[in-house]
Amino acid sequence: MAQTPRTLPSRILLRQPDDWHVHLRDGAMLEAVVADTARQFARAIVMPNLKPPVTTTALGTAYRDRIRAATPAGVAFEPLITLYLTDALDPDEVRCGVGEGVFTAAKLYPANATTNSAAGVTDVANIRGVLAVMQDLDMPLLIHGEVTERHIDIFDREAVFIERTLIPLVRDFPGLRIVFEHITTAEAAAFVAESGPNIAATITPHHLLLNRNAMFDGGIRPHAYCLPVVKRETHRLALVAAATGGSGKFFLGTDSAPHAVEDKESACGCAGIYNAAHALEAYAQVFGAAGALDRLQGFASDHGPDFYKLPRNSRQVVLERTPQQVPVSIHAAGTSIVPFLAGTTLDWTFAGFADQR
Ligand SMILES: NC(=O)N[C@@H](CC(=O)O)C(=O)O
Ligand SMILES: [Zn+2]
Ligand SMILES: [Zn+2]
Repeated sequence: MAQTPRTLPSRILLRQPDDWHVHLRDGAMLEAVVADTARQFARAIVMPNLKPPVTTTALGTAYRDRIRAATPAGVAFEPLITLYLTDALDPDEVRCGVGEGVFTAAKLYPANATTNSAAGVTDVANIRGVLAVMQDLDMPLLIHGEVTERHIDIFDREAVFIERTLIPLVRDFPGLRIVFEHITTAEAAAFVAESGPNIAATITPHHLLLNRNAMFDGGIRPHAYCLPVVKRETHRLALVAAATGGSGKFFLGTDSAPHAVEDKESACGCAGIYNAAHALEAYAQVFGAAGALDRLQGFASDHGPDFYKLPRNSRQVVLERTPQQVPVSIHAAGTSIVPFLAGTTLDWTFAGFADQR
């Protein structure tokens, strides 16, 4: 049953969460956005779709150093680096990068599925050697799960990917740990729920809060456009049920993906939604509306580290039920970013660490 606003607590304490899917970019954009993620999250799985992509241990090490250098002094934040898979990747690169402690996971982008994925994998058959090594090393595979054929309806590309690619992949590599990233459909939620314990999924705040009407609300709304594209309301409800249902297979991954305003508000606008500045508050909004605030910690802070076989964080953060308005725009990298839920009011405000109050 839905909780009425009156029964919501005035503050909640939560084990500090991690973000298991984020784009921090590079250069001036990295400098502008990393503080937003580092403020709320102890660790983050950082996506490798840079230009050029993170395809070697040396590139991964250098990127990790740049993220650390851009993180505000005194903020404890650990970027977890991921390897960008390509058709040509040498399995030894995986062994080396994991051996040196650089890569936490590897990312499969079907070629041309999304932003900066042109160098991605054209056919899973091309990376079977790499997947076998990952399975041996118990290294998680992170997947942008959409087929790329242009004749397949964009709203169906995730569900078709499950049938055509994911089911055979899971069958061929039964021991491989897989995170189905940023799931958007009832089919994906059901697939993960019904799979073995080595299959999990991240869910974004925007896929929990928006349905596809948001992209066409009185006109075309580029800031509600991301990939996989938001789906119809029945799918949103299935995602809310998965996130708030208490299963350890579903956990927080914001997919915060900053793009300069001029790249979004364009005749061919980029895919990606920037939610890092208010991510935890946005998730709290969802869990509050579902009467499931008692399950927010599992989703945000426990299930992710358990799946990745990393320790849970020990510090606690505080969310206060104080309304806050999301800015209409954030200055960044000599331009601006329009954040998720720009100009709207959230019920919750992130209020820092419990031990600093
Ligand atoms: N989600 C998005 O719409 N965009 C991401 C890429 C991705 O996660 O697919 C980006 O890098 O901008
Ligand atoms: Zn993606
Ligand atoms: Zn992403």
